[in-house]
Formats: sequence, structure tokens, C-alpha cells
Amino acid sequence: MLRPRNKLDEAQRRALEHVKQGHNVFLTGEAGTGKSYALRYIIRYLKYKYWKEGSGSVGVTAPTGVAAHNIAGRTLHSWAGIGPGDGTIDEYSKRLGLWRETKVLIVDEISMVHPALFDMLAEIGRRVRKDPRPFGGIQLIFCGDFYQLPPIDNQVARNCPGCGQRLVTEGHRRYLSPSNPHLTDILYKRHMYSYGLDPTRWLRCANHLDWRRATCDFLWNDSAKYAFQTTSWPQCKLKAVSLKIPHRHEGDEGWFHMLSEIRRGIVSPTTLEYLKTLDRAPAANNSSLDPVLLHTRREGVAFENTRKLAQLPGSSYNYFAMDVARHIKILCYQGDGSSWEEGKVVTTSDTKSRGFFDGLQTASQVQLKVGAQVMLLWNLNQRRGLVNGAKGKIVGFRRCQYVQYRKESKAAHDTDMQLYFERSAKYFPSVDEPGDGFPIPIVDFGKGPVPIFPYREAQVFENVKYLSGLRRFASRNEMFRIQVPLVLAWAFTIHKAQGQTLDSAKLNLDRPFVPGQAYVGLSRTRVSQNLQILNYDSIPHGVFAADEVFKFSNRLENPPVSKISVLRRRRRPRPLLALRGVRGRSIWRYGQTSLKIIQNSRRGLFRWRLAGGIGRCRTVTPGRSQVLVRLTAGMTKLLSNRLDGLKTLVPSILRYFF
Ligand SMILES: Nc1ncnc2c1ncn2[C@@H]1O[C@H](COP(=O)(O)OP(=O)(O)OP(=O)(O)O)[C@@H](O)[C@H]1O
Repeated sequence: MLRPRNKLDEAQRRALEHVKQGHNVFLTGEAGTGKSYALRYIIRYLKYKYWKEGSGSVGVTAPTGVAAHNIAGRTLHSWAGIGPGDGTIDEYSKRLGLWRETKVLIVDEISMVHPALFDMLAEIGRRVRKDPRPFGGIQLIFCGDFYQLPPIDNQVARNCPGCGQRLVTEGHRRYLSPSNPHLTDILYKRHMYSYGLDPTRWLRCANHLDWRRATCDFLWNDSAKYAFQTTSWPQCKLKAVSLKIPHRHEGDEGWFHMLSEIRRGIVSPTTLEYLKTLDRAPAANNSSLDPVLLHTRREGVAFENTRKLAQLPGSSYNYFAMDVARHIKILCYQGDGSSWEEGKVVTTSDTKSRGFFDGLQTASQVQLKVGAQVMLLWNLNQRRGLVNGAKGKIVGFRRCQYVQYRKESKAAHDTDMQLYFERSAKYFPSVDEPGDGFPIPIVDFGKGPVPIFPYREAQVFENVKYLSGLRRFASRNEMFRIQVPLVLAWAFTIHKAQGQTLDSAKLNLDRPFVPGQAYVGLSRTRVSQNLQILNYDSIPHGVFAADEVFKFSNRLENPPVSKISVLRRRRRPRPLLALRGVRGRSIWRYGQTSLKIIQNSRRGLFRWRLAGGIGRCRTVTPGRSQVLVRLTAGMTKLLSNRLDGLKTLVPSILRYFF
């Protein structure tokens, strides 16, 4: 159900209108201006639209698990079915169904999408949908702020965006020389309008030279750090909407303006002075939870969470995740269309695809205790606020038998977990204190105790082979993790906090390593009073922004004037120049051209003369006259070119009308 539209501000509504008209949209703006908020409206609108039409689907995605859960979506990898991203485009292009039925692709936190992944998905879309436009012409909605965190250099970045071929390591790459015939002039110069690409770093896929395999002609520049530097980005023809109203920092406008400066990597002396005053405990708030520590690095986060856990009395439980990766041959469709045969597991491996498991939200091991501050990693119940990112405290554990678990989890969650448990009870996280039943953590999220059952975080991607007629075989690669969807939440990395609004926080800006880290950390609370800066000394060198983003954003805010168009043809008076001078004296002279007020003794009128033109003037004070010169086109040009000189010579210019 859509909420009333007047909840959106003017720019947010404009974005919604663009979406309704079927344009590709790039929704951007500073932290807290309501990008994700507007996106949730847009998602609701689109889902309702396609549900009503009865065909088509909306892909709701984000590059990281946390960001994806924020908009109740999936990770981009999972949506596109590219798993850990070590396959080839041809392999990925087999997910025909998904690409064909998708009408709209939404990507939140676009700043964190790696350019290689962006190019690769744009290419897969083209091939699958047989449409030369990027992503095969699917309507695109990108949302994010490139001044925030950049992409993590993950697996996909090391593969060719054209064929998925694994790239050689950085030191062994051979770049094409500017005289290479494959590198056209346009391609070589692309860096000039692609916001900071290095023109010497054009690469050709290693597969190109290998005569034993199919050659790949893909050329790309590996100095690209952001999606907007890719070839596909301008081809998407995005309508940019920049949000301006500081919703998150509504009551603290001054702080919002300081953050705007920090966003661009500038720390003025006034801001620095103010940040110094934040070196104290954050203001108390109504919440029973401790302020969250935001740290630049994982080690810092692990240290703080372990320290806080150790301070609590009582014993703890260690939950070890169950990770499964297997290849299943399934679904043999009989010729008469009568029956489906369940297939067999062909290979099972717990260690395959480590990259996939490392990228999941849930940890492979989590230690929990009564009193621990935790964050939920799953959208359990939207109406009760039990959504991903909700924070609470563990109030107890309840030992629960397998049969009991099945019964309760069915009542509590609407999930496909049941399927797995009905097949076999062996898929279950394990705890280090085995006893009678499995200890289910009971968490208070501020609205009473809630049992948190294990859940399945999964990735499935299918390879479908059509044989003949109705008969077909399919094989499926399946990977999943079963774990309790909780993490300790006394501390987070700044990367995890991107996109979240926190009640109160402490910021440790220890050795920041990417642009935008300080900005994201500083902009998480609603007011500066609820933020504490722990190591103030790191601020001056910790605040920095990427040059390419600066150029891109400048261009977005002030697009270059490519065409001057006459909006309305009308008879308009020619420009008027008002000058004041002493009669009989030249008041402006440039070369042979002079402007002189002369007296027409016969008629008793004063006249002026400029480049041969003659007009009337009027006396303003005895001895001085004001000239209103209506200029011809030629004279306008002359004067506009020399107006500065004119001003210095004639300080008494009154106005110059156009
Ligand atoms: N039109 C609006 N009316 C009322 N509240 C709003 C509106 N837009 C956004 N907000 C509130 O402002 C806060 C920040 O919004 P949101 O998280 O969408 O910002 P964002 O631009 O996505 O931030 P970030 O860049 O940090 O991810 C949220 O608490 C949200 O509820």
C-alpha cells in the first residue's frame, strides 16, 4: 500500500515522476537527504504497478548485504546470479528467465558498485535481452552518493568485464600504447570526459591472445574506480535528481552545512574548532542501548565487541554456522509433461566458494551472552520494527528441541526454512555447549522479548539446459549458510554503518583508508550532540574526497552549456547603456571610437556621438548630461568586449541593460 505522496519533498516527488514516465534515474544527494526513503516509495510504487499488470518484476538490489536489507532487497551479485563472480559472462548469460522478466532494476548505494561489475552486468543484459542498450534496456534506478564509500576491490574486479577471464596481477598487466591500432582516438581520449581515467591504462583481455580459446575483444581502463567512469554509465542516459533537504539533520542545520564541507574534503577552521568540542561523551538519550562505536577497521570493531562481551558476567554460547555448497542435478521433465523428478546431489563441499560465505551478512561464528548488545540481520517483522539493523539486548536463552523449533519457527516466521528442516534435521548451526535442545537467544528490541531462530542465507543459481521438446534437464548450484541472524553491536565498521541512522555514536577515525570514510562516520547521527569524536587529531588528515568524484559531481550540478537556444522569439528592445559625462568632453575613447556629448546649439538639445551614431541625451545636473544609448547589434558586441575597459575609463556608467 502506498503512503500519501505529500510525505515526499519536492525533489523526491520529481524523482518519482521520472520513474513513472519510464526514465532511467540517478537519485543522489548528501547523507540524510532521504535517498533511501524516496527509494522505498519508488519500490512500493513499481511493485504495485507490476503486480497489477500481472507480468514483469522489479529487481531491488544493493552492492552489500547491509544496504540490500535496508531496502528489503538482495545483493546485486545474488540478484544477477553471478555467485562469487569468478565465472564468465557466457555462464552468467544463461539466467535467461530473470533478465527477461525484469522490468526495472534498482540499485541502492551505487557508489559501492565496482566499475567492472557494472560493466559486466550491462554487458550480460545486452546479450541476454538482445538489446544494444546497457542492461538490455531494463529501466534503471540508481541511488547513492559518490562522495560516500567507494567500491571494495572484490573478486569481480579481477576478472575481465567482457568474458570473465581471470586477470593477471597488477604488476604483470600490459597496457596498450597510444599508437595501438585497437585503441581508437576516441577511446584513448575518453579519459578527458570520463572524470579522471588514466589514458595510459587501457587494457585488453588476456584471453585475446590465447589462440586455443575464443578470443575476447573487450577493452577497458583499469584506473576506473567508480561506476560513473565506465563506458556504460553515459549510455544509460540517466536523469539525475539531487536531493537537498537535510531530513536526518533537520534540527541541526549548522551541522549539516559543516558536513557538506567535509563531504567535499574541506575542513574549515570553524568546523575544526567545532569538531574539537565533540570530544566528550555523547548526550544521553532515551534508549537503553550503549552508543555504537564506529571504527574504520574490522580489528578495532572485533576488539571493542570482545572487550564489552568479556565485561558481562555469566557464560556465553558460541554459534557456529552451517555452510553448504553443493551441485545438484534436478528436475528431469518427462516428455508427456506429467511429472517432475527430484534430482540427486552430485557433489557437496563445505569449503567451495569461500568468497561467497565471506561476503554474507551473518558471521561464521558468533558469541552471545545475556546482556549483549546485538543487531538483527534479517527482516523479521516490518510492522513491529524487527527489521535488519534493529538493535536490542539479549535477555535470555531458551533451550528448544528440534520438533519444538519447527513448530515455533513456523508460527514466528514466514520462511522457506521449513523445507530444509523437513528434509533433514542435520542442517543446523552448532553450539559449543551441547545440551538438551538448541539454545534460542531471546532479544529485547524495545518492544518486549522476541525469540530469534536460525535462518538460511542462500544463494542459488541455476544452469538450465534445454534438450528436445518438453524434455529438459537442469542442474543447480546451491550455496547457503544457516546461522542465528545476530551480530554483536557495540561496534561496527563505518562500511557497515553506511545507509544507517544511529541514535548515538562514538567515532574512531583511526587510519582511514578510503575517501568518504570520515564523512560517512560523521553523518550517521541526527544531531551533532549525539556524536562523540574519539581521536580528534585524525580529523585534519582523515577528511578527504576523491578528485574524480569532485569533477563528476561538479559536472552534475553545473552541466556544461552545450547549446544556447532562443527560448522565445520576441521583439525586445535593443540594449541600453546609460552614461553620464561633461558636455563637450569625450567620456569614452577606444581607438578611433569616442563618445562625446555635444551641444546642438540650434535646437537647444544635447547630443552624443558614438562611432558615427547620433542620439539624444538629457541634462541631469547643470554642466553634466546623462546619455541613454540604444545600441545596435554591432555596437553591443563592441561594448560587451570592452565593457571592463569602459568601466575603468568612465566611472560614471550608471547601468548596462540587456
Ligand atoms: N520526506 C521525508 N519526510 C520525513 N522524513 C524523511 C523524509 N526523507 C527522509 N526522511 C528521514 O531522514 C532520515 C534519513 O533518510 P535516508 O536514510 O533515506 O537518507 P539517505 O540520503 O539515504 O542517507 P545516506 O546517504 O546516509 O544513506 C531517515 O530517518 C528518514 O526517515
